[in-house]
Amino acid sequence: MSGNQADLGVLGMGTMGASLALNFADNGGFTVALGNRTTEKTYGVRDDNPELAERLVPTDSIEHFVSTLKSPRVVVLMVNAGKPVDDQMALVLPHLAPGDILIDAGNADFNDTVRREKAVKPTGVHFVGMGVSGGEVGARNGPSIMVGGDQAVWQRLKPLLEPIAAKFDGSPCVDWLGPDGAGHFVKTIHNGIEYADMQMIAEVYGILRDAVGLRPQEMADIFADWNTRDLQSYLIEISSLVLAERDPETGGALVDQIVDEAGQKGTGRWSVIEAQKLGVGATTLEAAVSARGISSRRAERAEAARIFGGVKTARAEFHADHEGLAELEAALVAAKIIAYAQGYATLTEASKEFGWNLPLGEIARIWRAGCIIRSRFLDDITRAYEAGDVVNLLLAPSFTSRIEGAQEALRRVVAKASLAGIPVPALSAALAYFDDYRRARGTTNLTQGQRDLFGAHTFHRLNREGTFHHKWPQA
Ligand SMILES: NC(=O)C1=CN([C@@H]2O[C@H](COP(=O)(O)OP(=O)(O)OC[C@H]3O[C@@H](n4cnc5c(N)ncnc54)[C@H](OP(=O)(O)O)[C@@H]3O)[C@@H](O)[C@H]2O)C=CC1
Ligand SMILES: O=C(CO)[C@H](O)[C@H](O)COP(=O)(O)O
Repeated sequence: MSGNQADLGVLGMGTMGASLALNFADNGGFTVALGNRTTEKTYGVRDDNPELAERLVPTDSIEHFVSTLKSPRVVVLMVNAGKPVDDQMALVLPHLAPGDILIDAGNADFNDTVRREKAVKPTGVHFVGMGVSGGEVGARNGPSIMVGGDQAVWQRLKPLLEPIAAKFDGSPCVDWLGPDGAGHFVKTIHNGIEYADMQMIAEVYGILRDAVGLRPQEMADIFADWNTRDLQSYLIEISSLVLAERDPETGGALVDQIVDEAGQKGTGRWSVIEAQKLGVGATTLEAAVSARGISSRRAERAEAARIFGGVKTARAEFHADHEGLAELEAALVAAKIIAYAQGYATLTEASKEFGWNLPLGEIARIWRAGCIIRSRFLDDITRAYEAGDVVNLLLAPSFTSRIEGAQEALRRVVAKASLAGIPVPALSAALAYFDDYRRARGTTNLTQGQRDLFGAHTFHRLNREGTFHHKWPQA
């Protein structure tokens, strides 16, 4: 191709970048320049997709990449978070001009996004932090896209992004959510919820495996059944698929051959850090991140199991009959509501703290298709926000009745798991949060007394206004 003909360029031809570039070419009908640190990959992406070859422009240097782009240019970065983004920005920015748009479409710590936008502003190039969810298949066929940055730039990006986004009831799952780092912040919380959801599903799997003794295929069937009701979601669906998969090497269930050490690339941790900074108790997200950390200490866990013993199956009172499964299903529904309430509470606080005015109902709508946490349940969240102000999802009328109906099951499941020594950190974090949240008279009056005793930190009284310090007896 001669120069300046590509509608946009994607820099980063890994799993997500290549898929997104193909999506732009296929569903958007755009001509897409392909760039990558390892430049030969760009030709591979074109050669592996002959049906789209006319609209794919492989390039072998940054200069070549930029020279193929129509002006004003649009460059989509899709590389690993952190230094790779800064490195690629440093390479490409000197070749861009005022009015061009540079998008970081990978996962990013929103603090980095805010810093990068500020740093780029004086050049006249528009920097946009944009969260993309849906994994490889979503990026290729239709992801959910969370856009931040300047709202005026969004108007320019809309015609590029709407055709490639997932569609729910015909409307694209992409929107501008707020300025500077808002898009990446929302994606980070999406991932925090994803972690909690996955962990809670894994905990129920642990109960069915270790306390009930079910085989993977039996559990796959249970998850498939749950996927027809309140729990209908992509994560429940893929749990069933993973459990049903056979291992070509051993002929057994593949899941039984997978090492129980979870990886993590940072988004879950960022979500928890931000929730803590904002004073939100996102305890199910925290439990999920911690559980991945503990899972990676496999040798230590084996030693602890040798010393302390494992699951006390004799004390496990779980059953896979109709009643037992209904109880687990209801417990998972209750815990899921609480996890989403925590994620949404974090979004609500961030919106106030950073003055973003996040469209909370709209966020649930654009998560409805394309993304990893897509589920029927998100419709209820959208409706709750459409119905009026929501202080916390647990207080929204449509959710209070659901949690009322399901909390008893969560309580029984957590109690029985605890007695049997089956770890359910996210389920129990959900229950503890619920119980703490619904208790009008808490216990931090004692904490405040302690703080005032040792540090003169003062306290408030129930019976009159003001700030008080007491002369406590010293220990
Ligand atoms: N995989 C997923 O399900 C999802 C991933 N994401 C996010 O998308 C981004 C890309 O992820 P993914 O495609 O999965 O990752 P991959 O590992 O498949 O690809 C990584 C890409 O980053 C490039 N890269 C890595 N380090 C550097 C560096 N130092 N300098 C320049 N380029 C570098 C690689 O280039 P090279 O080929 O030369 O190594 C490659 O193009 C990440 O931010 C990820 O968190 C977001 C949603 C879903
Ligand atoms: O953003 C994603 C999904 O929404 C990515 O798949 C991300 O890598 C998931 O996080 P982790 O690798 O930490 O499990």
